[in-house]
Amino acid sequence: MSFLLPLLFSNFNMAGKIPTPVALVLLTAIESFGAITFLPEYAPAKLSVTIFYALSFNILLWIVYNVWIWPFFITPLRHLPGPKGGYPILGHALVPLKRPPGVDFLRWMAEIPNDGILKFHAFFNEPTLLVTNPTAMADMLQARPYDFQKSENSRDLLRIIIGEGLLVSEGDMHKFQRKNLLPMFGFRQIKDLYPMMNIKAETLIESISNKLREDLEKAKDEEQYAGDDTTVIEMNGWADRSTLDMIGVAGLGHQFNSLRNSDDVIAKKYFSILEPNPARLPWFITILLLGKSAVDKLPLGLNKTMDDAVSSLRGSCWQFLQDRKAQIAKAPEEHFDVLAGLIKTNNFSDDELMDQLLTFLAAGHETTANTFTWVVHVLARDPVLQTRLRKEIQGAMPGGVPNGDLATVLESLPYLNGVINETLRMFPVVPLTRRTAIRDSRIGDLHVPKGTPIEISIWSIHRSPQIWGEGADKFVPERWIDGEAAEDGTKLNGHPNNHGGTPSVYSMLSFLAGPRSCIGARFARAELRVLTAQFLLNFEFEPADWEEEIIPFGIVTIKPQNGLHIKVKKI
Ligand code: HEM
Repeated sequence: MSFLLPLLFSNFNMAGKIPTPVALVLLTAIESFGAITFLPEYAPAKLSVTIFYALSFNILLWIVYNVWIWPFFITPLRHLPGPKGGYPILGHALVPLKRPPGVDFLRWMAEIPNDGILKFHAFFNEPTLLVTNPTAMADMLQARPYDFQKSENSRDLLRIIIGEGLLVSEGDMHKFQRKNLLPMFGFRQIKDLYPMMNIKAETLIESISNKLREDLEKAKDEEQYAGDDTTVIEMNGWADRSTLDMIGVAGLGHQFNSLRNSDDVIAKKYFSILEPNPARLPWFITILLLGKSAVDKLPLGLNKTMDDAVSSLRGSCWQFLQDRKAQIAKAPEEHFDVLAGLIKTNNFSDDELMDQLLTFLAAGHETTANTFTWVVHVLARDPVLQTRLRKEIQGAMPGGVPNGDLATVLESLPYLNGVINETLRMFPVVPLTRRTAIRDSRIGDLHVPKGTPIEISIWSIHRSPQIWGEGADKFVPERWIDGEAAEDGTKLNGHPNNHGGTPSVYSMLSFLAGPRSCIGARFARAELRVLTAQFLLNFEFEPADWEEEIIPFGIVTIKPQNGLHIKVKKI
């Protein structure tokens, strides 16, 4: 029988055409028939026992072939350089989960000579690619973006809440959605949103100032006043509420008013689904591993609980959508938010509009909130930089009033843009994303077989000395400023640049690149400028505990593991 094995095993590999169960049954049938016909004296008396032995043997062979033979000796990717070692069955599968994210990838990139692609073994030793240089990245993200898609299981997970929105859709559906959405995120549209963002940033300042005043009064009442007019706040929570309010108004035309502690129904239902909960995490992970349809078949009470929660959220969104449509029909010229723009195209059904609405909510607030939190973290620990940036902003906004149009003023400030870009580089809140080749394709000259998983470690690319030079691990806002440096290295009179001193835009991937890049990048940058400017104009701040180690943590987006506690003082 052994001559049959290569024939069938060529289809057993992960990019095979015949489904594995079909191939296994076929092989078992042929072997059982062969044993009974040609070797009756050796075959067990009962046919069922023969089939059982043959099937067990084939399954074992299938495992050995897929886990040890194919990944190491047969895959066309076997000659690529990669790390040695790894666990027997897990390979290096746990590396992407390490914190800070991408430390091992960064080490491999530095230590293993490569031409832009490394290979490592993931779960069951599955050969997985790691893209390590901007040229290979451009090829994959810009030249052939639709050959490399998010995996079906990760899309299943996202689909639970955001349906077939822009983040999940692929191929022609993605092209259609993106084409319709892009005009709403244009240069002009974002410029017009600055004043609204500024109002929300002022609400943030007012809310923190109120808390500061209350804390000081309470301390005085309790005779615990330290005399320094400071209080400690947890920054990430405040940042989260601010960006939720901003995306609410600008994205959905909806006042969440979370900074003013309103109990908004949509926000409440949305957050209750994502609430960290010991029972839900394994559920989400199982979907990631097996896919939603497989998990739906398991007898789990959580399947129904989650379905009900999502239906309830979508019910509230549907009602909200009907109200918005009625308002827009009455006075179309009065509504400028992204959702209104989409409604006015008449190209989307109610379900599709709800998918996009929930996509903005999911993709558009925690990412910016976490980035702003990292900005505050960096500035809290560098008082000199904090003072320099504050002076720059005070110069451009004396008494809090901009010297001209707010967008133009903030976009031209070298240190403001330098600090934000450098934070996006050193703390990319989406540190890792994955793709799978959905057809035979290539990256550069490398043939990439269908089914190959690919890791894009944004964190490692951003900290690679091969790409960013020797000071890659240092926070240097000046790399984002063109112009002569003074003796102390500062570039106070320079101009912002968007390349950070590297020759390729694919070196900076905080928002990814190409047709699948973040559609909200310009929107997020505007929010970050406004929030940072207002925060610096109104508060001096430092870490609540200088000794505390701040660890980046999170599954999809990263933020400080235990929150960011800072001591603030009103200016
Ligand atoms: C600092 C803030 C932000 C960061 C770092 C960020 C980062 C990213 C990244 C890395 C991706 C690609 C994900 C992948 O394909 O694996 C992405 C996609 C996306 N982002 Fe953002 N994002 C931010 C803010 C926003 C905002 C404010 C919005 C909405 C207004 C938004 C909406 C989206 C959408 C809809 C996509 C999917 C785009 C597509 O596939 O065509 N993001 N973002």
